[in-house]
Amino acid sequence: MMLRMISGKRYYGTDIDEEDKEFQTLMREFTEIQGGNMIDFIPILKWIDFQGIEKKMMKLMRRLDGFFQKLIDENRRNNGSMSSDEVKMKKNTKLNLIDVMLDLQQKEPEFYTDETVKGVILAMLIAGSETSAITMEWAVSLLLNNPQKMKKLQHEIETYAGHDQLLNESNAAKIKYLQNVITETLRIYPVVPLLVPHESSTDCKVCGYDIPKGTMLFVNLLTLQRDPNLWTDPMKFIPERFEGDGGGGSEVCYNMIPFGVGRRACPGVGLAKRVMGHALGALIQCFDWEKIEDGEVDMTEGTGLVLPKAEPLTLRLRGCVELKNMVNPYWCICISRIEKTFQEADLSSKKFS
Ligand code: HEM
Repeated sequence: MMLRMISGKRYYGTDIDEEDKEFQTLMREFTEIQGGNMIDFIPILKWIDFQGIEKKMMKLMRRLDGFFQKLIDENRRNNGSMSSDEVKMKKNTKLNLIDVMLDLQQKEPEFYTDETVKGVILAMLIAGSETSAITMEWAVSLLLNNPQKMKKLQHEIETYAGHDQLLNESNAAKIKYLQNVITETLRIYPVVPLLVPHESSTDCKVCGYDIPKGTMLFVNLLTLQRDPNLWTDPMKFIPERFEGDGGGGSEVCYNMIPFGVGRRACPGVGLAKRVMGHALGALIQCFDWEKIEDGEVDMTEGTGLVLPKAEPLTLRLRGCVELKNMVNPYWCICISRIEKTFQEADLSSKKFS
C-alpha cells in the first residue's frame, strides 16, 4: 500500500518479476540490518562494530538509492514537464507521491532535490509499512487468545457492514470497538517501544533529573503503558477500557503515546489508524480465524527497533461470508506473513469462494 501511494507500483502479489524481487530483497535486508543495529542506541559500539553493520548499511543504502532514483526517473520521463494539474488530467487518476514531489521540484528545485525526494520515499517505507503490519499481527493474536472479544468485534462489524458489502474505509472508522481493539493492542504492544531516539538541544530537567545538552533520551513505552499504577490489569486485553472517557489513560495525559507526542510525533497516525481499521476489519468480516496449535498463541516478544512477535503468527482461516460484487477476497490479505501462510497452505482463491 505504501508503495502504491509512493510510486503507483505494486511489488507484492502473485506475478512477481525481477524488479519486484529486487525491491523485496532490499526491504528484507534493510529490516534485518536495522533489527540487529545497536550502534544508534549505544554509540560506543561503533568502535567495536564486529558485525560490520555500518559498512553493510552503507552498501545497502547505495543500492536503495539507485532503486529509488530509477523510480523517480521513470515518473519524470512519464510526466515530462507537465504541471500536476496537467498530469492529473492526462492520467485521469490520482497522483502518487513522486508525481507531487516532482511538481514541487519544478517550483522550488533548490529545496526539492532528488536527494530530498529519495529521503522522503525511504522514510515513508520504513516508518509506514512494518509498523502497521506488526500491530495487526499482535491484534489478531490477542483476539485469538480472547475469543469473547473476537466474537464481540465480529458482531459489531456485522451490525455496521452486514453481509452484503465489504467493510469500507469510512465504515471501519465508525466502528468504535474496532478502533478500541487497535488502541488496546498499541497499548500492550507498542510497535516502536522506545520511540525514536531524541536528543536534548539545551540543558534541561526531566522529572527532576538534570539532563545535559546533547543527551540521547529514550521513552520506555513498555513500562509506561503497562504500569499497574496507571492501568488496571495492565497485561489484560480489555478494549472496553477505552469506552466513554477512556477509562484510564488518555493520550492527553501522556499515559499512552504509541505514536509519540509533540513536534516529532508520528505524522502517519491518521493513515495508520485508517489502514489498520480497514484491513483488520475486512479480514475479520470475511474469515473465521482458528489457531493451529493447541493452547494460547505464543505472545513472546522479539527484538529489534520495532516490537515484532518472536514467532510469526500462523493460523487457519475459513471464509465465512460470500460478499456480493467481490471479485477477489484476497485483496485484503495485506499482512505479508499471513499471505505467505496462504501460499504455503495452497489455498488458491478458486477453492475459497
Ligand atoms: C501502527 C502504526 C504506527 C506507529 C505505532 C507509529 C509510531 C511512530 C513513533 C512512535 C514515531 C516516533 C515519534 C517520537 O519519537 O516521538 C514515529 C515517527 C514517524 N512515523 Fe510513524 N507510526 C506508525 C505508522 C506510520 C505510517 C503509516 C507512516 C507513514 C505515512 C509513519 C511515518 C512516520 C514518520 C515519517 C516518522 C518520523 C517523524 C519525525 O521524525 O518527525 N508512521 N512513528
